[in-house]
Order: sequence, then C-alpha cells, then structure tokens
Amino acid sequence: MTAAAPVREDAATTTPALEVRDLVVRYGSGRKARAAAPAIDRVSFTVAPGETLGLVGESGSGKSTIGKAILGLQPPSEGQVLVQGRDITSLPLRKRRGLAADLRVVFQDPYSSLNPARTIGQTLVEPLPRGTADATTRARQALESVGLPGDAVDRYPTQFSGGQRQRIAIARSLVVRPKVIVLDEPVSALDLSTQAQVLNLLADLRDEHGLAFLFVAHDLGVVRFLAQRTVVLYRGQVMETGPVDDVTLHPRHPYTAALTSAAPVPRPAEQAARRAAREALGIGTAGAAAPSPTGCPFATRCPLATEVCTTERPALRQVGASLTACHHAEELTA
Ligand SMILES: Nc1ncnc2c1ncn2[C@@H]1O[C@H](COP(=O)(O)OP(=O)(O)OP(=O)(O)O)[C@@H](O)[C@H]1O
Repeated sequence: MTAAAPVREDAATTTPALEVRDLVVRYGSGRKARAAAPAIDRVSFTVAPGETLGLVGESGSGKSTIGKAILGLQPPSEGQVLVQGRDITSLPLRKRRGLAADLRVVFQDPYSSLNPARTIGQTLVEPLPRGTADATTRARQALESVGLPGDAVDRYPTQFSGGQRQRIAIARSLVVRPKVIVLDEPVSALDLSTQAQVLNLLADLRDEHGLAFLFVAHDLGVVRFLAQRTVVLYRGQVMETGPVDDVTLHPRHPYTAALTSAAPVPRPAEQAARRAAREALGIGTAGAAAPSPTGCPFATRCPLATEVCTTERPALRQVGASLTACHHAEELTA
C-alpha cells in the first residue's frame, strides 16, 4: 500500500464537497428521548473535493448515525448538511434521490448490498434516471473503471468474490458520476490482501475524479492509508480532529491514544509496544460508568481525568497540528 495522496493546495479555498454543521441527532421522540444524551452532539466537519476524511471511533460512537443523517436516512434534530454548498438537510429522501449524481454511499457488506436476483447490469443502471440513453455503456465503463470486464453486466452477484462484489458496489456508486461518496466500512468485510486492492482502487478513483470521500471505519490503519484528515468520535462527540498522521502518531486526546494503541499493526513488536503503552495509560476498553452530561464524555474511562473533566465539557482547541477536546492534552506525550 502507498501513503495517502496530499490534498490539492486549493482544497481549503474551494466550496467543500460535503459540510456537516453542528449536527445533533436524537433517536426516538417525547420527553424521555429529549432528556437522553443525543447520539450525535454538535458535530461539524468539511470534506474538500479530492479529499478523504476519516470518521473513526469504537462501536456505538455514532459513525453510522452521521452517515445516515448525511444520506437522509435519519433526520437531524439540529444542524445542517450541505453538499457542494447546497443545504440538503430538510430535503425529503425522494428529492434527495434526485441528488444521486452528487452523493452516493458504499456499504460494508458486499454480500447483502447487491440483489442476487438482478444482473450486475440491472443493478448498475438502477441509480440512473429512467430512460438514460447510454445507461448500459455507462454501466460497462463503470465496471471497467473498477478493474472488471464490461461483459460482467450480464452476470449475477453469486458469480463474484467478496472483493469483486465490493468493486461492483463501488461501480454502482460511480455510474452517476458523484461528487461525494460515503464509504461505510467499505473494506472491513474483506480479507487483508483484498482490502489493500480495494483501498488502492478507491485512492485512484478519488484522485482521478476529484471525489470527496467520507470514510467511516473502526480501523485507524485503514483510515491512515486513504484519509488526509480524520475525526475521532466518542459518544457522539468529536474528541479530536486533524491531519491523519498527526492524530495517529501524536494523539492529543487520551481516547485517540487508546484507539491508536488498539488498532492492529502488521509488525508484532510494534503491536506489543502499543499494547504496553495502552496498559501504561491505564485506559480500559470495557464499558465504564455513564459520564456526567456536563463534563467530558470520556472522563469515566480516562486515566488523566480530574474534577474539571466531570464538570466542564472541554471545547475543541488547537494543540499541535490537531484540534482536541481535552483539558489535559498537554500532559499526553505521544
Ligand atoms: N435506531 C436507533 N434507535 C435508537 N438508538 C440508536 C439507533 N441507532 C443507533 N442508536 C444509538 O446511537 C448511538 C450511535 O450508534 P451508531 O450505530 O451510529 O454507532 P457506530 O459508531 O456506527 O457503531 P458501529 O461501529 O457498531 O456501527 C449508539 O448509542 C446506538 O445505540
């Protein structure tokens, strides 16, 4: 695998391909739901054309909920979602489908995301507006762009391996020539060598077409390969965000440090060193007591926590190259 490509220098000055502003998502309705901690609590980020933003966090941190809010599958309680500068927050799903050309998704499981009763060609033309004259040609081109033969249009999903099916799912998202693709754990169901091939393919497609990717993943190693920047989520809040190498190599939040040391690495010696570092930090992975709603959500699991952490929610602030929401960031020597 090669390293993530640098973002073009003009990226910061162009309209973001995707912007999430102060997003809040509460599940359920009624007084009880309003009183509960939101699943997503004031999350903001942007993704520039040609950029990949990693969205990482352990299970239940809210990654899928953010993806669903962007795709219109879960209405935000507050905040906005903008695609290419256009506010799509309150567009009904039906109208959002009209935006298919801008915003697409690739899901984790290439086995359940393709209908086994339809040919690959039928699946690929499905996102195109009815009556698109060159639909089959576009389906063939999309297949070729993911390294599969154009005549795969006549075959069925069962005739393909997991990695090939994920290529087909990527081709389906490309057929409408989107600007933004939400990649929801796109390689976690694949074996390691297939993961590398699909990640390389995604990097090539992004660079060739200037695509913006929101890359949702548990695995920081995978995120580091494809993303230029990353957002680290915990209990629906941003703990840290910044350039992916800074966040992974010099974490400025104890939660990121825990995630980094938990991420699998290919070298056993490095893995053992990380495990030792994690143990030295004393950060557990098991569920801890529910945090105080007024303080840092990580306080009940954090070895650096002091009283202020339970009374004052830390705001994101610049430390090194990253923004971190930790009162004790300076105490972390990573
Ligand atoms: N439909 C739902 N109704 C109520 N609560 C939900 C629902 N979906 C998710 N949640 C809650 O929202 C929070 C965030 O869940 P979410 O699935 O977004 O996390 P995640 O980081 O994507 O986890 P995973 O990696 O396991 O998919 C969790 O506390 C979860 O229990």
